[in-house]
Amino acid sequence: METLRWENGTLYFLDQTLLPHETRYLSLTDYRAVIEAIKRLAVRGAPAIGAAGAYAVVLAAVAAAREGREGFAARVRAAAAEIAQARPTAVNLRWAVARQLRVLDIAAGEEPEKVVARLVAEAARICAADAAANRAMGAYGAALLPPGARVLTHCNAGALATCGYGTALGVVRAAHAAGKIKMVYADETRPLLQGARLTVFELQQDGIPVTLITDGMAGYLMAKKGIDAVIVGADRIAANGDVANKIGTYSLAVLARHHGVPFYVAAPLSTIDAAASDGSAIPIEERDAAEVTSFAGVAVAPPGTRVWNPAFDVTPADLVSAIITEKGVFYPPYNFKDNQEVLPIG
Ligand SMILES: CSC[C@H]1O[C@H](OP(=O)(O)O)[C@H](O)[C@@H]1O
Repeated sequence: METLRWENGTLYFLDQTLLPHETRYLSLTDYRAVIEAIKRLAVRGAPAIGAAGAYAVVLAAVAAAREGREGFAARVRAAAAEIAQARPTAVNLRWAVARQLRVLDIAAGEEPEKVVARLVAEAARICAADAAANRAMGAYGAALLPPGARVLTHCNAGALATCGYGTALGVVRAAHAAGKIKMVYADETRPLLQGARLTVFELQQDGIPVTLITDGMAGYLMAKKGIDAVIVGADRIAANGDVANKIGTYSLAVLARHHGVPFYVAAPLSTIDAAASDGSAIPIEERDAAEVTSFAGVAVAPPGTRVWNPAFDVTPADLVSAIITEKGVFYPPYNFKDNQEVLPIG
């Protein structure tokens, strides 16, 4: 199942707000519609958001080209600035937009149609590299798991969150292919239920054993049944290894440390923000109260309930057993500032 596809000037992607009960592809030709789709999590997951952002810049360039050569680059830059702000935490969005702006710089002075073609090629490279990175990450991560592994994951860091195969679920897929997975426990992941709706859906589609739990069950699961590893994705990793990921990740890391369970983060280098010295520099998106006062869209809390709804939290690097990337596994103490592989973002 493809998360997103570019075809004849149109960006198609699965509307993830409708999964698992409805499979519907959106077809977008306006970059502003892509921004809205990112904001409402129709497309979501750090690498997938980056890829969508890269194609949104293409759509902006197509529109800018229609207005002629004069002021073309300025119009694309203005749109790119809007696109980069669609969601603040996943650094992949800013990173992908920065990659497209670099193409714009390189192509300065070329006919707009040629620039558009270059931007399409760069967006395709971003997607292909992401899918390849996930398979490399999967192999590195699978090697860390014991035979008969019972794994706990949070939110959805699967194919739906990327350009294919997944990050945390990429490790699960590779380990399953090696016959190493006994069970995957998936946190439902309130408030938007990416675990219940998307991770369970993906793993069932692939015939990988999965058990759904509520977020509050994670500690008792470790105490009662035993877990061999917690594996999660990431939205932004600071230079010191602090990890921003879906809200509830930090709690899992504390529980894992208490129970002596390895806590692994699987993420491509495009999720590392070397300019953020530590987690305090990572912007945490706060979302609408209605997401918390309702369950699957049905109001549960009294009207007017006061809410705090951070969509992410930050796990300190000292609780992260290893960071699995396409370039290998990193162990503490983390220092990505000096890692030449880490891609700088504009
Ligand atoms: C492979 S990155 C997935 C990452 O993104 C999710 O957030 P959201 O669903 O709000 O886009 C979550 O933090 C996942 O770990």
